[in-house]
Amino acid sequence: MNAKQDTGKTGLREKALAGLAGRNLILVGLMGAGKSAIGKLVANALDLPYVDTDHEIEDAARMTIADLFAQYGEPEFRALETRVIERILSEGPAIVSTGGGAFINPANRELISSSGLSMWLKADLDTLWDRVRRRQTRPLLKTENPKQTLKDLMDKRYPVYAQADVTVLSRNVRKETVMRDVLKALAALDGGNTREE
Ligand SMILES: Nc1ncnc2c1ncn2[C@@H]1O[C@H](COP(=O)(O)OP(=O)(O)OP(=O)(O)O)[C@@H](O)[C@H]1O
Ligand SMILES: O=C(O)C1=C[C@@H](O)[C@@H](O)[C@H](O)C1
Ligand SMILES: [Mg+2]
Repeated sequence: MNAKQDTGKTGLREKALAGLAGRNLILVGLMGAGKSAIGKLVANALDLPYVDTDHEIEDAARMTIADLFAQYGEPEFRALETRVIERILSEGPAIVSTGGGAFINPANRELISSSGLSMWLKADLDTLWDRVRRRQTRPLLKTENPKQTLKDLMDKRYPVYAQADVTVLSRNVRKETVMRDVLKALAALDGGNTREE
């Protein structure tokens, strides 16, 4: 059963769209939180475009994020990230998954809060680690002890992610379940009725 069939019968999709009220939905959170994976499912369920800032940055720079960090450094990457976020949000409404560091920059938070609803996908350390440990694509985790680095990033960033408009737990359950939790959180913004008929 695909996501659209799964939500269509219950009216959850309509309620979620009403809660979103034509705004961009911007997913924030740490590497491995599921911003890309869940973002795609939410976009599919709501029939909205899906955009990934990391992907757009790689398109604009014509190189991978790992190469961008290696050749130009993180400050150049962050400058490009802000430009890309500004453009994407102006072209919405869309479901936008951001890179893990995007919401940490106050200028990006300002852009995000002025043009959409921010949602923190929050996960615990073991869940995140389990999801990112096998891939080598994240330059910030190329350290001697990447799990400790992830923990340090959590300690620094969680108080900032907590400023997002809405928080949804990216639990260790099926992605479709987390997607539905996102839809329910959106639906709750529209009068608080998340009961599924
Ligand atoms: N609820 C889930 N259950 C199982 N696997 C998941 C879940 N959410 C995400 N994943 C998997 O975890 C991995 C990391 O997820 P994803 O790439 O979506 O994270 P991200 O938040 O976009 O990270 P980054 O900031 O690095 O882009 C992917 O392989 C994805 O399929
Ligand atoms: O957490 C971060 O700062 C990052 C996360 C990734 O999504 C990429 O945006 C990049 O690797 C930096
Ligand atoms: Mg991602």
